[in-house]
Amino acid sequence: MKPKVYIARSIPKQVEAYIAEHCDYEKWEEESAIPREKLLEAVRDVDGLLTSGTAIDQELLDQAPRLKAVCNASVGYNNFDLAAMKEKKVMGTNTPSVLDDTVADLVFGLMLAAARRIPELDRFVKEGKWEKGDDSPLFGLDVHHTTLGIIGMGRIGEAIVKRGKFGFGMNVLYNNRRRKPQVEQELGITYAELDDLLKQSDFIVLMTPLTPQTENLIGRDQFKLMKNTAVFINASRGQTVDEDALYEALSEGQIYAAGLDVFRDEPVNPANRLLTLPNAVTLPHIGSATAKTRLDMAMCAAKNLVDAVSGRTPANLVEELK
Ligand SMILES: NC(=O)C1=CN([C@@H]2O[C@H](COP(=O)(O)OP(=O)(O)OC[C@H]3O[C@@H](n4cnc5c(N)ncnc54)[C@H](OP(=O)(O)O)[C@@H]3O)[C@@H](O)[C@H]2O)C=CC1
Ligand SMILES: O=CC(=O)O
Repeated sequence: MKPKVYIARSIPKQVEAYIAEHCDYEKWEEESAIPREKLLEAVRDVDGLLTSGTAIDQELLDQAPRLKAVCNASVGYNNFDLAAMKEKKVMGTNTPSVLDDTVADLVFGLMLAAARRIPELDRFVKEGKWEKGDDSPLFGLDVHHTTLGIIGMGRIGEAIVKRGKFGFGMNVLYNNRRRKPQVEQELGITYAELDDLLKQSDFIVLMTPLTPQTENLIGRDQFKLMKNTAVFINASRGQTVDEDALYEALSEGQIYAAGLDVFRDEPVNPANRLLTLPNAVTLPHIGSATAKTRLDMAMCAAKNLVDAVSGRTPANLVEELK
């Protein structure tokens, strides 16, 4: 008998076909996200679950006595209650590496858009405001040959460094809990304590996972340390930043601009004050959102799922559950 799995998010046809070869399955057929009560019902008699972002907590695990594995189609796994999964011996997997370049491209898109005011000036042109004469009110900031500070120098961080150093001639500082001497040497980057990185960088990119240690990592005290010409980019998770403090920093000119791919509440509340600011470039969590990369991520998650429910160790078991 084949193992039984549930696919709780939309995936490309060829990925579904791969799962069908190896498993019996049911899936959430609708475009909207699966409601919690439907998910709790769906996991009652399955061996594996393919998802992303859904809370995998005690309540869900208690409903799923057969569950062996939850496979995220994302690299972040802050939706996992790791302690509860460990206790119930449920494997958890993610999709590292396949999205690094795509996310790094988007981070550079945000840096350029915020520094050169691209969305604001796009609106300016379309609203018919472009007139002959002094164009100094349209000036922005250079990206090239400035200092880039990356907080969270992991796989995606390294892909950002390559663009910054070799494409834009940037000096790169980084902060991690553990130093990476080999990466420092290979890529020519410099370790900095967090406060020093915040003081010295022209562009600050937050790229850590969301963990109890990184929740609200950047708040009022940290924005105060930044240059008033600094551009702040968050492509990690919204909960790593105090959004009220960010609003104050942007509206009071403590920093120059921000590029945000992520928010504390997603989809972002249309009443969020950050959306009113011309110097905040805002995106709907699209770091990895190209057709090719999303296919690669879904296939990676599917392979993890099939391996896990077939008695093999999946390639991308998350560190804390090994
Ligand atoms: N916007 C989007 O669409 C996307 C967002 N992401 C987010 O990016 C995150 C990073 O992905 P990825 O690069 O693959 O992950 P990695 O695990 O490769 O890198 C994360 C890095 O963060 C460092 N880190 C962890 N905790 C801290 C801390 N408290 N302070 C400083 N550094 C810390 C880790 O090093 P050390 O442990 O030594 O500190 C590690 O080097 C994901 O977890 C996800 O949240 C990912 C993909 C797309
Ligand atoms: O946010 C996206 C991810 O892959 O993590």
